[in-house]
Amino acid sequence: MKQTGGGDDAKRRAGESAADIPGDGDVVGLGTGSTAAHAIRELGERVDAGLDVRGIPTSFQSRELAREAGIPLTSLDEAVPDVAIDGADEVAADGALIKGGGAAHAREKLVDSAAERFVVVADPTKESDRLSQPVPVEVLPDARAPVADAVRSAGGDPTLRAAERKDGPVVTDNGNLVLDCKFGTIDDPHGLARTLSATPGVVEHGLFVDLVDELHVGTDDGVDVTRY
Ligand SMILES: O=C[C@H](O)[C@H](O)[C@H](O)COP(=O)(O)O
Repeated sequence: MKQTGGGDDAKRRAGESAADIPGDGDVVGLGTGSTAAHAIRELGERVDAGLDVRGIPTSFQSRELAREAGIPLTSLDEAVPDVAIDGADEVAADGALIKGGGAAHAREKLVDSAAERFVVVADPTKESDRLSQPVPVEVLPDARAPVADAVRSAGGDPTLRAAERKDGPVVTDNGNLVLDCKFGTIDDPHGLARTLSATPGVVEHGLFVDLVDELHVGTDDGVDVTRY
């Protein structure tokens, strides 16, 4: 069941709690979105205070934020992340996630899955017994129609994500399009993840299964930590 208690304070508490994790010498995957942004800003404060970390951004947004915060950057070509800190759009009881509300899930999955420890930061509104939000699917521009057909065959209802401040679709940091795919309550996230991953033209989908090590949920007066 969906929880109440969202809001920026809860996100901030979660982000700051996760920013406690990296130690000197660590490489940190820097997630995307409003909750991960709190962790990035807090890490920046710690870098100012002498913490020696390098960040691997997961999007244009997190790269810009990390630069502003003064976090030295590196890449997956140079280093393996010790920890990745990232947000989520929905978190199921078993730790399965839906991500991609900001269309950053392809690079997020790359960095988050490469990390030794993947930490999710969220507010209580993201928690759910089972996943039921639309699944963002990043597709090559030429693959929009065939992927939409494949999604329908898998029982989904795809919608091309429209940009808010321009006419036309959202174009991802990788130059692709996003289909938001409604499946209702997802009974078998593993099976759906396999089906989407096997569809030609799908660059990446926002189902993150069996990836999360730790969940930090900011509450009204603290942070609840769950380990998987
Ligand atoms: O593409 C964006 C990401 O997956 C975000 O991590 C996700 O949408 C959560 O963002 P927020 O913390 O702003 O709710």
